[in-house]
Amino acid sequence: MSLTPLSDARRRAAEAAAALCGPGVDTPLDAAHGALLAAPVHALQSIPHAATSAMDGWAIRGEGPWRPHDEAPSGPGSSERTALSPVDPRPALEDGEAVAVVTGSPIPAGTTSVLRSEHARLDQGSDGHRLLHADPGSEDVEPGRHLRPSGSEAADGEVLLSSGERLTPARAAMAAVAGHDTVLIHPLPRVRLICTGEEVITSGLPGPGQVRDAFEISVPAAVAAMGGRMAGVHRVGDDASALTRRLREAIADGVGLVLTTGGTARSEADALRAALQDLGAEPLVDSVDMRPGHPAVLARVGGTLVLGLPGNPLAGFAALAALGQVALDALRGVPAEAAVGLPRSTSSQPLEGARRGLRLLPVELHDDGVGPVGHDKPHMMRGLASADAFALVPPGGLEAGATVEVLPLAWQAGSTPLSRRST
Ligand SMILES: Nc1nc2c(c(=O)[nH]1)N[C@H]1C(S)=C(S)[C@@H](COP(=O)(O)OP(=O)(O)OC[C@H]3O[C@@H](n4cnc5c(N)ncnc54)[C@H](O)[C@@H]3O)O[C@H]1N2
Ligand code: MOO
Repeated sequence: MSLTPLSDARRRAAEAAAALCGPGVDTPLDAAHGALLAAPVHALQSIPHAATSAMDGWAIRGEGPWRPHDEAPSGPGSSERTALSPVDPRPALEDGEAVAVVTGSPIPAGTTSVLRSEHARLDQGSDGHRLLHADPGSEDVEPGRHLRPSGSEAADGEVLLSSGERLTPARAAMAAVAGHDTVLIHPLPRVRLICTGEEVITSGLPGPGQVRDAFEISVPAAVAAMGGRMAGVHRVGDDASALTRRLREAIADGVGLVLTTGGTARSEADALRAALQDLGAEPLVDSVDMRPGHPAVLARVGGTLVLGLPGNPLAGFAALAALGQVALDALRGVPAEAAVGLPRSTSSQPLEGARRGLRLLPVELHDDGVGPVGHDKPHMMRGLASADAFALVPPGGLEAGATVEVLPLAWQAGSTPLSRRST
């Protein structure tokens, strides 16, 4: 058995995954959410593309009072109720002229400002024609008030979103406003889960010799939080040929990452390594120098990465966080170098190490750093259920106040651990 240091295993995972990440796929905006952009997004024209009004009211030119063109806005300051289209073209204004506008209307050439309807008053001039007046002291007569000049948000051709940025809802809206129907993205990697173990049951109370499945119910949500997209879940029990068949199927389907659970140890009952060998897989990591999770396996077959998660629940999650996340990051377009980087924290209490290898210790975040949560044996889930991260504790452990690398748990992102602690 060759034990790979975790940092090397992460680097191999990142590099292998990065090599499988394509150049980008042109994708409709509504199907691209959450993906990383494979190319910058430019403004296809100036934004706004025409000068527009920011208020309902009157586009005015020069000093008042003003002679209104023949329509009037609705609301205060108006005696008429005329439906105005925000896209009507408007003739240029002469000095002392006004024209009704609504929010977003293109404003006529020559407009000096927009007078809000509630600051405006129309009356009959001495010559019998209507005259528009601004309320005394209204700041709306100052040049430039309530105008949105063409190009004030972006110039034609300006870069609005950079390659590598994640397409959030706000960025998708930005791309749409800039005139795009599609964007070039790295599609979210497709992930398939294959669970082994005849003794594993998926509902109810386990009887003698049985365990309740910890993965089928959780890994799909974890994968979604980690930036992947589930593409099928299978159970193969202890049938080694079924495992090989399902793996072959996933590879033929072009799935980016296959996660298997169980069967990573080296007894005769554990079939994963043999199945990978049958499939002609290129081994990347045979075992990792970490506890728990050391039997984790990583291999590449064609365009698919296979990550074998150990069956012990905490060990499986440790391998998922340690190797699954980095592989998914690189598959979804994060450069390998960035994908392997890990944040650091401070140990708020002494952190006990493992007898051998790096210990992946479930920890919670306190104001003064990370501390253990307990219930952290490889077969347990209770500790991880309240953890914010795994701390990477070297052999020998760490004193309180020491700097420690942490593996964040993607599904914890957005939770508020500090406020949660105080309740
Ligand atoms: N002789 C050795 N035995 C074991 C070794 C070893 O080096 N030599 N390593 C131990 C370590 S460490 C781990 S971790 C596990 C790895 O086990 P496998 O990946 O082969 O998984 P299984 O043997 O199938 O199951 C182990 C354990 O986990 C339970 N399990 C399996 N699947 C699930 C599931 N979906 N949900 C919940 N629990 C599950 C299973 O019932 C077993 O109790 O091997 C050690 N043994
Ligand atoms: O390393 Mo095992 O993964 O202790 O549970």
